[in-house]
Amino acid sequence: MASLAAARYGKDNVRVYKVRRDEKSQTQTVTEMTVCCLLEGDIETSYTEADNKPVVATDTVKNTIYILAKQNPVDPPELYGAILAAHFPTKYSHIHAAHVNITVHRWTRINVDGRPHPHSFLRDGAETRNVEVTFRRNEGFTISSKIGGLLVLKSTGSAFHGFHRDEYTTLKETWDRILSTEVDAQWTWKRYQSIAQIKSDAAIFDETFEAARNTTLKIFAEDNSASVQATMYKMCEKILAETPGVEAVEYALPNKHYFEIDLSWHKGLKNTGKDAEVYAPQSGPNGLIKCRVVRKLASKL
Ligand SMILES: O=c1[nH]c(=O)c2[nH]c(=O)[nH]c2[nH]1
Repeated sequence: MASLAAARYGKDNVRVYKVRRDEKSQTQTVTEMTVCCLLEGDIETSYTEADNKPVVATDTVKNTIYILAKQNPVDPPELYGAILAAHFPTKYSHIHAAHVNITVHRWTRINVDGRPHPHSFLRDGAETRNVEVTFRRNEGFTISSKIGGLLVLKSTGSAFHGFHRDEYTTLKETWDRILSTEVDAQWTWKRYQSIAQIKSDAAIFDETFEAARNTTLKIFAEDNSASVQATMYKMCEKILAETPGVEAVEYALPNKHYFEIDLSWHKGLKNTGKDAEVYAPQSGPNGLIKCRVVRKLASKL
């Protein structure tokens, strides 16, 4: 006997572009995003009995993504995601929850002769701003915001020594190494109960994204890193301290290794230790270090 344990469905990879034209300043502003929207509810019979009656077609989900982007602001993505997620359980009584994932792609205004151009933009990096919003009827909104794909490297100011050693260990200790990672940082907000509350926090979502990005870059650059673990924990602590509305911060950092190359076989060429200049960047395997940091519960004493 089989039983459906979990089910959700919807449209993924919906690409949306929106332009806002400010007539007064003759300036246009653009947003490009990729949206995934999945629904949950009383949809079991569509799987178990081939009954399509409860199925709001994924094509309808796609149409709704476009229509709500036309009728509402798409910035900040936390607000648009919440409006989209709330739509489905509000409109369809048999849909109880919606899960929305949004990836916002960079379009940064071009400066021409030192002046911001009114309608031209460049893709200055693969970094994205992401949000995940779940709306459940009777439970409200769970929102998390994320920086994805922010590639960084420091050429010194990073060490890794004192780690556990046994008969499986070959790694040498180092007091000076290259540190490079692609930052994936996510922060989860306190639960919201209404769109109105989310609307009133709209500016906070943007400010927090900028602050979290700055904190990540500043600590990455300035920390005399003992390890990826120790450096990322400092980032989490600072974001939690700076943003009262955030309940948890998570980082996932790949350790993108750069190996020294021993060239001493060629005429005694010195290229290791303090003489290392030419390195071999590695595609894989790579370390992957993750953590989730929450606020310490107040002591009961
Ligand atoms: O910062 C690091 N953390 C590790 O856990 C680890 N493991 C390793 O081989 N190199 C590193 N570097």
